[in-house]
Amino acid sequence: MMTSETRDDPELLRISGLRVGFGDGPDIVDGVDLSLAPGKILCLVGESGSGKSLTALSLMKLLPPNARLTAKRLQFQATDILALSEERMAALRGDRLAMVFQEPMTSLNPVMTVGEQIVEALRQHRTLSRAEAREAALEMLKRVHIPAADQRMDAYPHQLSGGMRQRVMIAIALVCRPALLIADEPTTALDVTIESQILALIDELRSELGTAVLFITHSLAVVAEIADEIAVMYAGRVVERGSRDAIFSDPQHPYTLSLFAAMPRANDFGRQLASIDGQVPSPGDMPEGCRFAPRCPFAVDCCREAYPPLLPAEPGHDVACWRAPLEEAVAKALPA
Ligand SMILES: Nc1ncnc2c1ncn2[C@@H]1O[C@H](COP(=O)(O)OP(=O)(O)OP(=O)(O)O)[C@@H](O)[C@H]1O
Repeated sequence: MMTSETRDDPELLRISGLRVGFGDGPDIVDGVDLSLAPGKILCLVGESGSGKSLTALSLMKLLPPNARLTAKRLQFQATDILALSEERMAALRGDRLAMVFQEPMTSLNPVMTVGEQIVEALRQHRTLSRAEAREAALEMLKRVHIPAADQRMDAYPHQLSGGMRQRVMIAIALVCRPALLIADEPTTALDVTIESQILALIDELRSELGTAVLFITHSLAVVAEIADEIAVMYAGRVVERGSRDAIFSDPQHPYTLSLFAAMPRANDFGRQLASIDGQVPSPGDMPEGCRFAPRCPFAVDCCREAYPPLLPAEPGHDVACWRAPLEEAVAKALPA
């Protein structure tokens, strides 16, 4: 039953207090809060091991069997994902909620033609004749700009390039017109030109079909091309979030600044943070206060004592840093 809260909620996706751990180990995703409006692209960015994929897999309820998933809220449209049975979840996956992964070869069936695989994805959720489904599959293959799509319907995955396989995966994911596409590093295995084409395709399909996208990446260069909204993750938590413009024009968290330093056109703050010493702390050995404090050139005593909550630095731009805004701290740290 819809509550007034869900009926009036303009958000497509609302995650709060998401935690994921394994067995009786520590929480690796440790209290993530995110939201996404219909038709928007939210980029989840952070380095390897920060918990991005586990966040995405939680939404699909595709975590490994020994995983422990809890949340205050895990809501997609009017649906409470946490409360869904596996049967209802299976009906949702590939229909209203779809996902593409980094390496299409592991997701595609090597002994089925790409056309059959799109047809199968469609017929799992829609009652259509074979001929109708084949026609819709062909239309989808054209939509993702596969050249000579009618011939490629009968091709096997190994006969296609990496970029074409990723286009096929996107066709499979979008054939039922999901409200949300989760894309987990879908372009990481591709070269830069093909990556750009796939990003443009995702953006185009989002406009045409109105699909929102949760896009996972470790690259701010990718984020720059595609994001409406950005959430930066570090060691299992969101440390900064806001619109792309807010974060690109005024990044506040030192970890975000260090990510900018890795970009070709780093800003001045970024250059100062280009090589941050140390490692991401491991889940069983998290520091007491801010998780970035041991690597942060701006850390002060309170950073080592208590974890800073995500607070608005300006409307719609939240930062988990005791020292934000950082201009003063950065100015002090810069050589005279
Ligand atoms: N099945 C598992 N059992 C135990 N720990 C796991 C398991 N799967 C993932 N982890 C732990 O969770 C951490 C975070 O994983 P996750 O894949 O979400 O990170 P990520 O930010 O997506 O990084 P990447 O870009 O490498 O995928 C991993 O570094 C690993 O320590």
